[in-house]
Amino acid sequence: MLDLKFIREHPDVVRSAIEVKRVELDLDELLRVDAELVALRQRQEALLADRNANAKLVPKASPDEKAALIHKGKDLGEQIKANEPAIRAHEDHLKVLLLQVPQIPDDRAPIGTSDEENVELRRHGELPTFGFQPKDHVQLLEMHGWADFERVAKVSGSRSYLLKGDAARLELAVLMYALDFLADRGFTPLSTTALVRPETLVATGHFPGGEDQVYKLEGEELMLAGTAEVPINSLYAGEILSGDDLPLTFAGFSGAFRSEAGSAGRDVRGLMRVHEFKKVEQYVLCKEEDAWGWFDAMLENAEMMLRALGLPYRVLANCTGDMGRGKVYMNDVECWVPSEGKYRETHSCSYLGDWQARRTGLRYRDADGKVKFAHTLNNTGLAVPRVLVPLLEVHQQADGRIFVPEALRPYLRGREYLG
Ligand SMILES: Nc1ncnc2c1ncn2[C@@H]1O[C@H](COS(=O)(=O)NC(=O)[C@@H](N)CO)[C@@H](O)[C@H]1O
Repeated sequence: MLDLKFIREHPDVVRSAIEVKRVELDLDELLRVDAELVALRQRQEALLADRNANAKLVPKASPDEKAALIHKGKDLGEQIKANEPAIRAHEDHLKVLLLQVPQIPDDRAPIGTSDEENVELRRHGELPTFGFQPKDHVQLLEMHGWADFERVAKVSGSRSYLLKGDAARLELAVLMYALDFLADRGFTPLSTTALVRPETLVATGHFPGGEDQVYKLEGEELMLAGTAEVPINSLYAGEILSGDDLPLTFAGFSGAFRSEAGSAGRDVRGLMRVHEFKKVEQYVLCKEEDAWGWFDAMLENAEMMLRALGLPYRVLANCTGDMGRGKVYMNDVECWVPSEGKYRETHSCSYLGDWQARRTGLRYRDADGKVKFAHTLNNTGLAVPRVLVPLLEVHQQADGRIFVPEALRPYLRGREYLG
């Protein structure tokens, strides 16, 4: 959500954001509803003032004047009452429209319509060369008996997965590594829910617009979040925090559920794109002046973890058409997947300004007592099973064993190889 005052004073800036982010919104309709609501409220205030002034005259009035004043007071009261439905309807309509207004993208964001126009910023890590025919991650899992896609499909349908033995341990090792790595950098570890109320999805900006991505429980006011960003972002909803309590930084572990509506046919094999996965999420709630520093810190956290895991990666600046409605700026991190011969997304680092905080009611009182909206940011820590795809493929040996990066060995009883 943007400040209505900003929208009124900078309609062209907002119009441009609507255009470059390809958002369906008629800003003129919003401005019209807003202007009508201002006029309705002004008329209502005038009527209320008249009624109050009129009421003050009654006690001092002569008997015959009194009757006329009381009649006038009743008439004013009826006019006031008659205006209320229109005022409420305009307020509701304006709220719906305001929730659709996109955040203004940073000047550094490339202008573009789809992920093809994301701009590579940097790469890191030599691409692996194999003295043997490398296998893809599904072949590696199956040769070790580490997965059972057929059986789990009987249980859970398509885009499901199950890991066995060392692969199950590897998944948990990656999550624990991410949680410890971030905790060592001051992020508070959280093990949190995925079951959330709908308003938490409006608060992050997933709704309106992303309803088809989210599983809803039949007959319940609960849904399954696709990322721990959702529950974490609403933990302090509606509160006014002390500036001294900021920044709040969380490493949030949770299950993550996604319908993947619209992804038919993409990544249907293996671990890349599943309905239920697990992720350690980086989330920061801070003051405006600290926000860009946290964006850089969270991106660096992801890069340092990938370097420790020995995964070649690249960082992209997401274009305006790919970053989503609420973002000021966004960088994806993609890891090299040998079997595909290309980099695939494993992280998304986003800065949302106060756009989420306005929707969520996240405010703080700063040093001079002024109440301000917080700024929020998030980035993937490590998400499994997707990051296991590059991890297994890049570290596979000729005999199919998987080399275990130093960073993960403490979580795998010191093992140097799996399989
Ligand atoms: N369907 C899926 N299956 C497996 N992994 C997924 C799926 N969807 C997303 N992920 C993983 O989760 C990461 C973050 O997802 S995201 O939508 O891009 N971004 C977020 O959720 C943000 N909260 C930052 O984590 C992705 O980069 C990817 O590694």
